[in-house]
Amino acid sequence: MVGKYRRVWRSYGKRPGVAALGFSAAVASALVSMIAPSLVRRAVDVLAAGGDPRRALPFALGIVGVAAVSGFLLFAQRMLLVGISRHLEHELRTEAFAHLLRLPASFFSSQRVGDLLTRLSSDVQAVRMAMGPALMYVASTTTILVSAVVLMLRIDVTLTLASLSMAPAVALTAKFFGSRIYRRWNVAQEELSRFTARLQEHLVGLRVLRAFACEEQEKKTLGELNLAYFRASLRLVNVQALFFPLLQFLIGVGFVVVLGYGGYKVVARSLSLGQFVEFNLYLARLIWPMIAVGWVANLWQRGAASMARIEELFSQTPELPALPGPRPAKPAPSKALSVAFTGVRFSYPGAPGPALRGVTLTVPAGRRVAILGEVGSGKSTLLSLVPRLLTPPPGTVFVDGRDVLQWDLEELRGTVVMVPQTAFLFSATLRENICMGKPEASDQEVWEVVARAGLEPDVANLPQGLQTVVGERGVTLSGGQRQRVALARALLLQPAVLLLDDCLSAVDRSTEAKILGELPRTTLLFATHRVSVAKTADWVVILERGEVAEEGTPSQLAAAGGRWAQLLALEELEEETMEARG
Ligand SMILES: Nc1ncnc2c1ncn2[C@@H]1O[C@H](COP(=O)(O)OP(=O)(O)OP(=O)(O)O)[C@@H](O)[C@H]1O
Repeated sequence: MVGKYRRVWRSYGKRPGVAALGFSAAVASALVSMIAPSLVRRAVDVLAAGGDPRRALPFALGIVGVAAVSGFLLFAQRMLLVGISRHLEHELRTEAFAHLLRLPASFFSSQRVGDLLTRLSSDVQAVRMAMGPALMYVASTTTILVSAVVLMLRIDVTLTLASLSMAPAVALTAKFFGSRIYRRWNVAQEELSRFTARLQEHLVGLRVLRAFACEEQEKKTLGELNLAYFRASLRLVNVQALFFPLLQFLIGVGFVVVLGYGGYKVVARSLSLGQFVEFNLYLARLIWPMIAVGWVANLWQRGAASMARIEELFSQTPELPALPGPRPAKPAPSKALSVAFTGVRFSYPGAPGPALRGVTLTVPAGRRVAILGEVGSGKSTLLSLVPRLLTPPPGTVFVDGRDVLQWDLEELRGTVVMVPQTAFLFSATLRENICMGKPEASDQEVWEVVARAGLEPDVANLPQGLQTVVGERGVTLSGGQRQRVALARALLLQPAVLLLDDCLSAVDRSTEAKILGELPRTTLLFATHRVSVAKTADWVVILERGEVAEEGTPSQLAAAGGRWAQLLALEELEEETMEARG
């Protein structure tokens, strides 16, 4: 069980002094508090002997003093140990988040965001409770347990043995319920993850749900998931609800034994009244440790279940920074670099067939290549392999003559920039969104890319210009505006290779052609569905079901009379029809 927590022990290892002080305070607080019952015994014996009640005053003051010292130590124990557990929580979350950032795109396509959120929030919290408060109680309750039993044995051995007769039953109950709590907590967490994941999707896709009047259906689905979580939580509560009263009952039986047997001893005068009271006070001090055994076992089991869920994230293999071998020389900024694909085959995990079936393509530095193809022909897949958003097979994708797997990932992604099909903006100002990859960019640089992306008139119309906050996912902008912000963001990095994945589809044809035509001279690969836009390229590639069907300059392809010529004729016809309609 301890092994499961190996990763988080490091937070204690980093602060040995604080941890030692915290645990010492926990032990000292417990020990000091054990002085009080003997003071009570003396006071009772004084009073029972019928002497002057004022003789009991020093003992009363002593009890207050003991409470004050023990209280201060308790405060120190909490400050120090709960403090470490907060560090642990912070460090575990930071480490898990950093690991997530290094995981490949394929991991995220098989994961639900809500599930990841639960792992990073309530699971991390459960681990903190196990490694903070639970450990703290182990230290203080073990001290109370041992010292109380020793002190009780000093008063009366047989009475102690009689009072502890219930201890094995308490331990067995804790063990029995502990494993059940572990399993049920796990199930409840899974259900919570499922509900959170669906709720997150629901909130993100609310507009779509409303547009298709799916609210009722979605309410039902969410209701069912909520109910499943509720039921799993109830099953957890059932075991917990049974656990604590059962413990109380067993402890209560122990008290009955002590009252009967101890009372008999007082009457028989083999035990003084003061000793009997003292013994009972020690026994009362044992109640909390006995309950805490269960509570700690509970926290520990829950924490272990949560830690296992977090470890699942860590067991995912991150993207390799680079394959071993010589590093490519750092390219000069904004220099255009060549790209080459040699017989690239690529299959998505679990997909029935390959998305790319042996694509070979050479793009000399500075060439502008248009990639056309039907929906699902593999355009996005091909582009995603270059900056390693998807990992290509070794020796198939090259930038500047070097296998992309041999590039340092950060350097590769600073050199090859891809603008995805769907523009994702963050809830920040327009400027912050544009400067994401280069926060230190000057105003002049920002305005230059804004102009290149054709955004100037749009920015002028926004209430606070570049300082306008665009809302979550850029909801306050139009689709075309979002796309051009994403393009400006990429241009700011002055990449040596720019990949545009049909990223201007929401902009009209002539504006798209104009923006592409005025892009700085760099190596450019752009996927598009528009023939008129593809015509502006130096080279055109037509993909069909993951293979290159045709390639050449637009005029070569037009002369060849193949697929390109057909597409060209179709688009011209479409334009003529539109014009005729006025
Ligand atoms: N994450 C994924 N998991 C499994 N299969 C995928 C995934 N992404 C794409 N595919 C499949 O790979 C093939 C190529 O998809 P890709 O997105 O590259 O096509 P595309 O030409 O860019 O299409 P579009 O014009 O619609 O953008 C398709 O059959 C698609 O269903």
